[in-house]
Amino acid sequence: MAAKAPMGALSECLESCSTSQSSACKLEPSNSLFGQRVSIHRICSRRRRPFRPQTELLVARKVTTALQEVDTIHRPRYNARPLISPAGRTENDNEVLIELKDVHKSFGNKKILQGVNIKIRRGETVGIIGGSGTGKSTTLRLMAGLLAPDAGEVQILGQARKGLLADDPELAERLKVGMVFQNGALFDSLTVGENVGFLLYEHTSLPHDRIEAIVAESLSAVGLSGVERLLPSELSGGMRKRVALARAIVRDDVVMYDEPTAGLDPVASTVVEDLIRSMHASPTSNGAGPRSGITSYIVVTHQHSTIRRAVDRIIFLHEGKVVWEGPVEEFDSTDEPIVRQFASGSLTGPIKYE
Ligand SMILES: Nc1ncnc2c1ncn2[C@@H]1O[C@H](COP(=O)(O)OP(=O)(O)OP(=O)(O)O)[C@@H](O)[C@H]1O
Repeated sequence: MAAKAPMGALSECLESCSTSQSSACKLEPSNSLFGQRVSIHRICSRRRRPFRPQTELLVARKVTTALQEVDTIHRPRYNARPLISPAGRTENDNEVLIELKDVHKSFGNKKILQGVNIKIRRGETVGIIGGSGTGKSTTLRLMAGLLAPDAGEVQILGQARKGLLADDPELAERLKVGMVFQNGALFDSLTVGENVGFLLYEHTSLPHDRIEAIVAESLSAVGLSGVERLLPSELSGGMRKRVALARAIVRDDVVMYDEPTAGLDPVASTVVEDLIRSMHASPTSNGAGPRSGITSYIVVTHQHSTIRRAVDRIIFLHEGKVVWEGPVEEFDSTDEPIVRQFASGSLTGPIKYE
């Protein structure tokens, strides 16, 4: 991990970025906070509009969330070889894309994951469910490479990842994994169009009109044509989530959704669930996604509608382990007591709440 730059350097960077758009930033580019700061400055410069130093990226919590998302991202997938052939068949149907092997993870004295084994295959749509605090988001972050396991192994395309995704750029390049956070993690100082095209502005030399066309295509795919110039603060919660989806489809192969429908009303939830489904280029759907880019996705959710509408396979976590996994259709018929209690919402059973 890059060492954090001292706070004095931050003020200096902000000063230089806000007073002169052409000034070169002296900060360590490997430092993600400053890297991000400079990135936004650069995007504003490229877009020839004023950079606003009061950006909410300065709010620490938001910076962390936003950077976690961006840290999973290295290069856009444009011009990359599509994973799904036009005929809808992959070269390696059933290939394991991500595997957790006997993964353990603790925070302080708290043991969260205690020997988790999960395989995500090409083409799969998987839901991770379980009680509150059982480690679902932690599992997602381990798979996305935002966390490293204490013990056990995370394999990407059969190869052990070294630590975080950012520590293993070669693997990150082979399989592009992105994350859509519950709050969308949008940059409030950038327009919707700049948010969606963030990685293309930042990591490619694609001409502006090409990026704008890609952004328009992605926004149209999530039913949000024409909102490019709005700021995220001008959107509803459901629209913000859809913008986050539009950003994910710009370049990722595998997308992790952390509670994508939390806080949405039932109709807005259905819209997002169906969008998640429609973004997926499943091997049998004849490459149905808008770009046929997202080959697999994983959703952490508490919502029954999301489980039933957006995924095909469920993994149930309880007390740090996978206690049940199977197709959605078997969720209602399994006699696994933990799943039964969860599905019925009963207070009696193996799941205990403090
Ligand atoms: N970075 C962290 N530092 C310390 N504790 C953490 C950290 N991340 C998660 N935890 C703790 O680990 C436990 C599991 O968290 P996690 O968010 O993975 O659970 P979850 O199953 O997704 O929960 P929920 O359904 O409530 O969102 C929680 O007790 C949480 O407080």
